[in-house]
Amino acid sequence: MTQDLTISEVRLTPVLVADPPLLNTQGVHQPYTPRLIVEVVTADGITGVGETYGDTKYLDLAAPLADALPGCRVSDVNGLHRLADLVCGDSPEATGADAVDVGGLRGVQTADKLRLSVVSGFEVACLDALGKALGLPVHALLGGKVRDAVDYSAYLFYRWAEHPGGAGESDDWGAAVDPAGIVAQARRFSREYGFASFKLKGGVFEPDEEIAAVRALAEAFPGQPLRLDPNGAWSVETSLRVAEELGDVLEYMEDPASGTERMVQVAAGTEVPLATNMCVTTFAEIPEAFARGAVQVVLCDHHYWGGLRNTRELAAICRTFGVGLSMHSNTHLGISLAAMTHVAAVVPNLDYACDSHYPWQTEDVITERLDFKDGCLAVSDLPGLGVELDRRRLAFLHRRWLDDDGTMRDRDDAAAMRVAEPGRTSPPVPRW
Ligand SMILES: O=C([O-])C(=O)C[C@H](O)[C@@H](O)C(=O)[O-]
Ligand SMILES: [Mg+2]
Repeated sequence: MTQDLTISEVRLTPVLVADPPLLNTQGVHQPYTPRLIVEVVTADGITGVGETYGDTKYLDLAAPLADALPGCRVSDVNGLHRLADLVCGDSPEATGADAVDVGGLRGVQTADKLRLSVVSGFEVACLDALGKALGLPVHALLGGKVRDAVDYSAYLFYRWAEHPGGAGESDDWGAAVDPAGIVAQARRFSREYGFASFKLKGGVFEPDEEIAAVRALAEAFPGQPLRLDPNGAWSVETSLRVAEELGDVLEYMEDPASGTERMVQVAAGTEVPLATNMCVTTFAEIPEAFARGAVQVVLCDHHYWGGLRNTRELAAICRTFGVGLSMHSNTHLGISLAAMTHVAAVVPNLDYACDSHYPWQTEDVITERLDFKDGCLAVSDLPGLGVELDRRRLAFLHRRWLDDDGTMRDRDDAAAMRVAEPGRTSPPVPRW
């Protein structure tokens, strides 16, 4: 039976999702964080879902793309990219090549990067619809899985017990602001999810405190892979000192210093592999970074790289140049986790357990939350992504977005920190 794969409708639903008070070098997560849910509907009535960032600057680019897409086919993903180049233009907030985004966690932000992040949500929705139409899982559309389960790592955060003034939703994780707190958090991740490798989000406290936390993890989990990621908060000298102190226990050090130039200098002085989701987040940034040996591991992220197919292409480039591949994560819901798992399943050289914030997100827009077993997610063989939208939950989280006065609609960890510490300014780079 031939299918009509023409897109007849595109729906964009911004939502606000509960986020715990996780600390990073910029500040603290807001009580709620914005995400955008993308639905594409084919002429045959098949709906595909995707998810991406939901801040205003992303919504500004998503709206014209949603308007232009009806009439295209869900199978024409190359056409989707061409269309985005044509209609998205630059968000008023898209900044020049020297700017760092407001979160300060993503490296240099350009209009190109914003557009690719928007396209990623649409691409995933198209592939979900195409898979459903053909009765094939998304991994089959990407060439077929090379593994049945994808390994994830525990994403440890320094955190407070609750948001300032008790805002937002509460949870029972408690505070983690010292080595004992981080080890307790890691033990719970290991017990409840079976994660066997651990990444600590650093850049929060003085480097010596974070060194002590990683040492405590190494003692609690001997021989298990550990990572530390201060999001570029350290100088070259500090980075080299941390590498010297923790070289025997770190699997890799993630973005110790900010920018390719500093990463080159750090890499020249240590044997500890350097990973990044900050200085290499587009194809244009690869040649210099690889030629100069700035990074030994790239953290792919289909939102950053413009979708699942681009992520696969990134993997091929990394393989060619002998650079390792891991996976980055930002606050996300189950749709993105399903997409991450499909692409991770088809990339032969995914050498490390993937990051995921998912355990920190207790709210979702899918009917059945994805379940980590022994630190892994099983790769779904159901048609499309293998997840189903929960319309009631979607409406609830959208209502929260509608009701918000604008404070939460754009993620700003520094602003959230100022609620706790009025007058606090953004830290200098490098901070230590
Ligand atoms: O460098 C990273 O892995 C990230 O930026 C991931 C997240 O954005 C994390 O830092 C956060 O949400 O605080
Ligand atoms: Mg990182």
